[in-house]
Amino acid sequence: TNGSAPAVPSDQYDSLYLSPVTVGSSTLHLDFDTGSSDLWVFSSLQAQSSLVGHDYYMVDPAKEKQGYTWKISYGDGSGASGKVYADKVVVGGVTATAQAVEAATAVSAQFTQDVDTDGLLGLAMSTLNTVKPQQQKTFFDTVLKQLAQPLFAVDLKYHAAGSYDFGFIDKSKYTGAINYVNADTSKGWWGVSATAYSIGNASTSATVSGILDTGTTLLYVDTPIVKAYYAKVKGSKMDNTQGGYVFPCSATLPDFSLTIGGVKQIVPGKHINYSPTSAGNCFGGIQTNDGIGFSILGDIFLKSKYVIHEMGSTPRIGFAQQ
Ligand SMILES: CSC[C@H](NC(=O)[C@H](Cc1ccccc1)OC(=O)N1CCC(N)CC1)C(=O)N[C@@H](CC1CCCCC1)[C@@H](O)Cn1ccccc1=O
Repeated sequence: TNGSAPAVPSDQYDSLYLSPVTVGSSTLHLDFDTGSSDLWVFSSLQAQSSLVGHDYYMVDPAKEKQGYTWKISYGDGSGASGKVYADKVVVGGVTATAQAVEAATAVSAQFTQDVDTDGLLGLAMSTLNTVKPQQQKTFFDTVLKQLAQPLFAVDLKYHAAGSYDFGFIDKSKYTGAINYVNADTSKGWWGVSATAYSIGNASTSATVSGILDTGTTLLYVDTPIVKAYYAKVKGSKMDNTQGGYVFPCSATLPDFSLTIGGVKQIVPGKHINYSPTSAGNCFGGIQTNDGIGFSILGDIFLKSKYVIHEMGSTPRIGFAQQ
């Protein structure tokens, strides 16, 4: 089988993308996250006050995996925890009959106040799953054998609805050739490395290793690269109150590219203006990975590409131009 689910921006800045998923008998809007491996949802186990504005999973005690718990915390400090159920999960017509559904008993404030997100669907390797006493499979791992091809493709768009395709490559969603590289899955993520970057039409050799991450809004790379980029943006500065590089909203932003598998993967300058700030300037889509230890190729990087994540005998990542 195969199937496709829409990926709808949660706000006008593409802060995150939400996809409809049927969990048990409810349809929830989940953030598909290739940077983590838990499928967790807002649930009837939470206090009613934290459910306001959310769709949530009505737990069925008969489906509980007795004694199983989960607890996750993310790079931005948000987190959630709860109990585990085995239930039907359907994404774009692809059905997992007994998927581990992690029902929240508690979620951090960021999730309660962000009333669009009803949970996350992790698409990294199942080795990062947080369920105890026994790690559980991601949705992708659960359905892998029934998929026509062992892959999912990510088609996030700039200020528009895109999609996640499972089990097939949709030729209508890209132009030109697909450029494949081996994925480094040794740390549980979809790892890639670049051999150069370019700012405008000036190329510089450098090793940039990082992970593809649909759950991260921006593009985080090494500080020297970030400095070199904003040196080309008149009026840009590091603004600690805003938490990153900002610039005049009227600035012209150069294109940025990373060379992966010998092919320049270009991020149009327009995509690097993430959003206006409360201080009247604009917040950059490229920011420093200080403190993270690797680069994170988030939505700012992904939204100009069609990216195939193939879990064959050798995991591979395919890049094509949208
Ligand atoms: C550089 S890890 C920071 C990253 N979280 C972000 O990117 C959030 C996403 C967001 C946007 C809008 C509302 C709420 C949350 O957005 C910002 O942080 N933004 C956007 C808004 C800007 N003003 C400031 C910068 C992050 O933890 N991702 C994880 C998944 C997230 C968790 C929060 C909810 C959405 C999904 C995850 O894949 C990151 N991961 C990746 C590898 C290992 C561990 C790990 O945990």
